[in-house]
Amino acid sequence: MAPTVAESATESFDLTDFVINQGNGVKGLSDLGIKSLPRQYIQPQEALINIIPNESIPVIDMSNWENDPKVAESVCEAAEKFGFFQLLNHGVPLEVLKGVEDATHRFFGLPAAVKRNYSKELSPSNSVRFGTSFSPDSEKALEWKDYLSLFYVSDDEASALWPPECKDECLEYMKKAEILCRKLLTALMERLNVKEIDEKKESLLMGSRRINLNYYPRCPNPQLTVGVGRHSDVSSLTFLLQDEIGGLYVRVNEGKGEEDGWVHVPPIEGSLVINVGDALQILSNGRYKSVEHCVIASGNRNRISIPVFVNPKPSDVIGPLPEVVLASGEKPKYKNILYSDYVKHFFRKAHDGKKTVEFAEV
Ligand SMILES: CC(C)(COP(=O)(O)OP(=O)(O)OC[C@H]1O[C@@H](n2cnc3c(N)ncnc32)[C@H](O)[C@@H]1OP(=O)(O)O)[C@@H](O)C(=O)NCCC(=O)NCCSC(=O)/C=C/c1ccc(O)cc1
Ligand SMILES: O=C(O)CCC(=O)C(=O)O
Ligand SMILES: [Fe+2]
Repeated sequence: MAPTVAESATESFDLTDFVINQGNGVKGLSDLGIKSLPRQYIQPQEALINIIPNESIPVIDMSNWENDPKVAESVCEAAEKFGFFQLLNHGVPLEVLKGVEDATHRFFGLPAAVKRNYSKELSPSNSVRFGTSFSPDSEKALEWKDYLSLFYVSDDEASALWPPECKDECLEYMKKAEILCRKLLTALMERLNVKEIDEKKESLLMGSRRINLNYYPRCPNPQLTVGVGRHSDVSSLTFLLQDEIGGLYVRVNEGKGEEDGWVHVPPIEGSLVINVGDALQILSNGRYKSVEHCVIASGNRNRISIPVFVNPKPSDVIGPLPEVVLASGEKPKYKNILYSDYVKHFFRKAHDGKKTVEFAEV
């Protein structure tokens, strides 16, 4: 019979063993048909959110990118004001998006015993990791999400080590997103008086990539938990593909004197959601802002999302770019910091809103 809260509270059902050690994930719990949320997933009330219904993040059509400078301008404005926007006609082919969505369902549909081989303990490489929640060892309450995280080292490594059920589709999506990324970063940098993305800047802005496949199964008490808690990404830019279910919320008006709250990012077929991450906030000395976001759980549908995180190289030292501080006389708000130290700091703690960036503040 499916376990209930009462049973898990009396430890007759070893949740950690089932979810983590056996590789069933929260998908396994959901598939059992549990009728109530195990207590380990009940989030404190403060994690739940004030939703503002009538606001939204910008939706930008890129069809005229080459001919109309206003398109790039609206991207830069959205990156400054919201840190989040949706793009239409972004150049990543719809078949590529469909391919990686299908591949995500294929991967999570595998038996637990197969997915488990990619867990932290058994994975043949640090760059391939199947897991659940975000940082289960440091979280007071777990998050209702399973994931496969793939760090790109080379085509050869990906071919050899990424799961065969999804590797080609992931590589294809990552590569197409990279073309779009270069366009956006070129425009964002021009606005900061960075005229050329030379080799050094290319490394700082887009020297490494990670693709995550996120799976948020149907949840018995969605309002008591979260899919992903409040956080900002540690990337330069994130390119997120979400399916048609919805549930991603972005923080708006923080410290602006207007109602501080969360707006929904409605799924738009064929679109991509772009957001600024902490690395770009630091490199731009706060001109572009990484913004808090979170995902609620769904009571009736299984949701997937697929972010590509474009980041500095782990071995890069990041800090405000000279064009932004030296040339303009602006004071640096952030120290120089080794990017892999920054990322390790992020991964070692539970999600905590925008606190990661304090690690780099002067
Ligand atoms: C520091 C890294 C991540 C790993 O270095 P490593 O030398 O291979 O070390 P480890 O594999 O031992 O990982 C260090 C710690 O990070 C943790 N970790 C290693 N990948 C992971 C992993 N995908 N997941 C969650 N823990 C991990 C890992 O558990 C470990 O914690 P601990 O064992 O407790 O010391 C290194 O690859 C690196 O510097 N990467 C830079 C590029 C990069 O990955 N940037 C992050 C972009 S991801 C992003 O912006 C947002 C991600 C995100 C993800 C989930 C969310 O819910 C929300 C947001
Ligand atoms: O699932 C989503 O829509 C967003 C996921 C997210 O924020 C992340 O993986 O960093
Ligand atoms: Fe995120």
